[in-house]
Amino acid sequence: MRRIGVLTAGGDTPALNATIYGVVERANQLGVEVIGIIKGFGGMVDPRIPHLRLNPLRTTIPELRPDIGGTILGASRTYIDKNEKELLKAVVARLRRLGIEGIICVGGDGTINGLQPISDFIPCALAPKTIDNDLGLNYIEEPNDWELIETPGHKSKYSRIYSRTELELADIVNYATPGYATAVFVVAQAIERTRTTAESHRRIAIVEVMGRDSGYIALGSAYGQPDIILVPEIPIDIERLERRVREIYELQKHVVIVVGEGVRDEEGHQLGAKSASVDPAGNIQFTGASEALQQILIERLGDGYFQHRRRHDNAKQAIFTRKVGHTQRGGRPIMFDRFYATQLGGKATELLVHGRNNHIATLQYSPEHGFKLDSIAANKLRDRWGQIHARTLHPYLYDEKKFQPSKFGRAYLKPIFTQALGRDDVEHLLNDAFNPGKLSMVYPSVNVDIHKRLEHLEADGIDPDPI
Ligand SMILES: Nc1ncnc2c1ncn2[C@@H]1O[C@H](COP(=O)(O)OP(=O)(O)OP(=O)(O)O)[C@@H](O)[C@H]1O
Ligand SMILES: O=P(O)(O)OC[C@H]1O[C@](O)(CO)[C@@H](O)[C@@H]1O
Repeated sequence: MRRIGVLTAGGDTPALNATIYGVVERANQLGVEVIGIIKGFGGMVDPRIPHLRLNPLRTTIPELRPDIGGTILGASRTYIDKNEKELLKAVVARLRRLGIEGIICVGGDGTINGLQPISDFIPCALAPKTIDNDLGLNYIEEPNDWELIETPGHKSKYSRIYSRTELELADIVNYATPGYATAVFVVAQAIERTRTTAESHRRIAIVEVMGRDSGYIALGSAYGQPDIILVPEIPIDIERLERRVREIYELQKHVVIVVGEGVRDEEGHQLGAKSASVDPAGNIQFTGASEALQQILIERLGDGYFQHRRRHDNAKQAIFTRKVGHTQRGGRPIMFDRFYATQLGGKATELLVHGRNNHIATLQYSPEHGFKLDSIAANKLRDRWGQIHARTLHPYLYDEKKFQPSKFGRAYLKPIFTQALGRDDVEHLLNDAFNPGKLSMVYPSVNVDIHKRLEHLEADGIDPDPI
């Protein structure tokens, strides 16, 4: 293979540049040229979108730095529908004209579906990323646990009964995805900062974190020591939650609750469903779980609860919500993410060069051997109807009585986070946070420099044939 393409699809993460860096550095060693495809699958669909040589003369361009968040290639949630044959033909023709012999897609579970139609024509490998940590399996047989329930007159629905009630760490397929560790780091900091203000003002703080239907970020938020963690996988038992909130408020005059954005009530309805809409990839955009929970607690506790304790005039003043939001996805990646993203990028390059198609580079962990790189065929993630499901927290990781990670959940988190920060992360903070140069300089966006390197296959209908 002489020339490969790389793209970043789905939501961004802090470790995408690190993955691209790993792809390109390994390609340099193997003598392979790498073309960056701009804006995810969108860059394949729209011929006006340019591309970028990432290693001219087998030297990585200086703008590609593993310690800078986001992606120099840009990302999108644009869709290539496998049934749109003409579009697909045009996409493949365009890639061929670029001389691309294989493609690395950096993405999550959605991206695997996205790369399928292309992989029928050009070999594809996935380098994993997603802050949600929902790419992978709790154990290799998990896809067989899904059932598709067809009810006449209704949309068919998936349901699952876990065939395993207990797990071993080494069973987990793709232990952690690049981006997850940095997101948890940001969330833990947000909780610590929210904590002292809730504590000072005798308030109940509800902190909403990302993750869609997966509670991994909420689980990792335990490093910020919230009093209560609510994950999407376990329907909220409102009675028990109210009891716990009252107990904690009596004891310490404030409560910090973390809520995963996809949390559900006991009927299975998403708390934030009222304002749900979908993004271009068809994913539900979760908003409103924290506000819905706030409303429930306002009604349950009532104004009298706070007035009686002479803390606030009403429950609405006493209970506040905050979303950590996109700060979870942005900024400098911490060492764990930087290191393993780079490794996984390199592994994906090797998969392609060694002739694999539709394979995923994975990060495995075992207590005996620590972390190691591996790979899996994407089809192993499919259920018998061909569907790839986002990985959700297995109940064994969460203690629903305590609203905290279970013993196994804590054991899961420790290998990722015990050495997740490097000395350079601390040094970066020391040197950079209040660098006086920032006061007089505008933000030096990498997009400005990258712009100068962009090349077009077709400009104004004329093919300048840049390759
Ligand atoms: N079934 C599908 N067919 C074709 N394209 C798809 C399909 N599902 C997802 N995609 C495309 O794959 C890309 C990534 O999907 P998605 O936005 O769901 O993110 P992801 O890979 O799961 O990562 P993250 O969850 O971190 O954002 C998007 O461009 C989306 O349009
Ligand atoms: O950036 P957007 O489109 O608002 O997407 C937000 C979603 O993307 C993710 O950050 C990654 O999948 C989710 O945690 C979140 O629900």
